[in-house]
Amino acid sequence: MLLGAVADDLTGATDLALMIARQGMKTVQVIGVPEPGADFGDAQAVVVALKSRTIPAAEAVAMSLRSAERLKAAGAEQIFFKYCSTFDSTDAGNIGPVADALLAFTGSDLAIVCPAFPATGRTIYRGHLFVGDLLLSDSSMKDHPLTPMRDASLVRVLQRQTPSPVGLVPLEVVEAGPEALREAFDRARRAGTRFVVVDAVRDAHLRTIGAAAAGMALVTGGSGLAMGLPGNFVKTGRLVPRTPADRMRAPRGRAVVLAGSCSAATRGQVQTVIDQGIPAFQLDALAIAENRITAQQVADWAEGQPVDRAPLVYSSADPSVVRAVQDKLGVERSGALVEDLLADVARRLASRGFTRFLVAGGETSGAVVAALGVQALEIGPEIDPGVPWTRSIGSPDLALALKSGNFGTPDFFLKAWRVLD
Ligand SMILES: Nc1ncnc2c1ncn2[C@@H]1O[C@H](COP(=O)(O)OP(=O)(O)OP(=O)(O)O)[C@@H](O)[C@H]1O
Ligand SMILES: O=C(O)[C@@H](O)C(=O)CO
Repeated sequence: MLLGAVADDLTGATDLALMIARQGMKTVQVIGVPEPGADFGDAQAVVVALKSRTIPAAEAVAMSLRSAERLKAAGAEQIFFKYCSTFDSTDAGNIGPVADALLAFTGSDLAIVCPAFPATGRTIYRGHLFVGDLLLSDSSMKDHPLTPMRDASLVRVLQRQTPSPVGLVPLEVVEAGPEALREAFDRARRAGTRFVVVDAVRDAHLRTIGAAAAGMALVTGGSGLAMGLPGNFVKTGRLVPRTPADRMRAPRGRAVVLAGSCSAATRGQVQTVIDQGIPAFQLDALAIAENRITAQQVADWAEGQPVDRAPLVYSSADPSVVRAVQDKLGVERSGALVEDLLADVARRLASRGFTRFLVAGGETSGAVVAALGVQALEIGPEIDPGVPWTRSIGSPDLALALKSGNFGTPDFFLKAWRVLD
């Protein structure tokens, strides 16, 4: 293994694994902290998918450290800490505390912080994160149910989460190339800076940053930052890139879409399915809390739909609806109610011959995959930037597309099936 990554949610891990696989590395994604002495076969890159984005910081630190230890023990030369391209976190963490712990674990004196992912509209300029044309704080991320992002300055956001000094490397240094970047990193180290937010607005910038990160024991960022890392192993003759897959064989069986994301892109994708007249079942957290809807009823409904189209089960709702529910039930409880129900539906459908699952939302995917008992994933073809098909390794044998809430074109839930054989 050359590269070992720890991702703070499941869809984020899949996004990163796809990016690395597309650069030609044999990549495996494992769900949850690997066992001590875990055998990762002939994987050149391993991405550990945690569900640590919104849990108490101390727990996120503990599981991230254990994962990094196991990756390092299995030979990983560089550790990648993957968080969201919209820097999803709160002032309590968990990006700062986990990054601090990994910095100490890897014995590093500086780490890059770069969530930019231009293919999905995430760019960083003067340390400010943009989502498309909007500052992060003006984007739909300001209304996220668990991690509302109301400040676009990544230096400020991160500095509130860590006692380690956070600095900035502006775009002109990145444009000057890897050597200039390495010099800027050295200056930052000498000034006592421990984290540098690095500007990037195009893929070329991410490749430059990746090249400058050669040999750094820890890098942190979104999946975009991984674009330039495999090339470092190619340059030193340690990696012969493979050709990434463009189709995937999937197990025979029925298909379903489960959407627990309330992100703007997912809401648009839900609307497209409804507009096409495809069967769709809407969940509501209050109805679940009051036992007016159960997993059994939802699974029966899905099973009763025509077999030739994937039905949709969704809880995706507008921010005002989500806020009203959260005011009544609390943020955590309403989230957990929906996640648990969708997970229970997935488990029931898997036992009734459903083998192809498209799941929207990181937390939702974490809950669903845990319920299905999936432990590791092989990375298949890209459906849209950041979202591949995956096939579970071992039992149960399932095809899974785990979509980050804000990724994918409006017709994602319709077109995703076309690359499966
Ligand atoms: N109707 C609803 N009312 C209240 N909470 C909801 C509702 N629908 C979904 N949720 C909760 O909102 C959260 C959405 O988080 P999730 O990570 O699944 O999606 P996302 O944040 O859009 O995706 P990603 O993390 O990939 O960007 C989950 O905890 C989910 O249970
Ligand atoms: O980086 C992203 O935007 C995604 O991979 C993600 O982490 C969403 O949960």
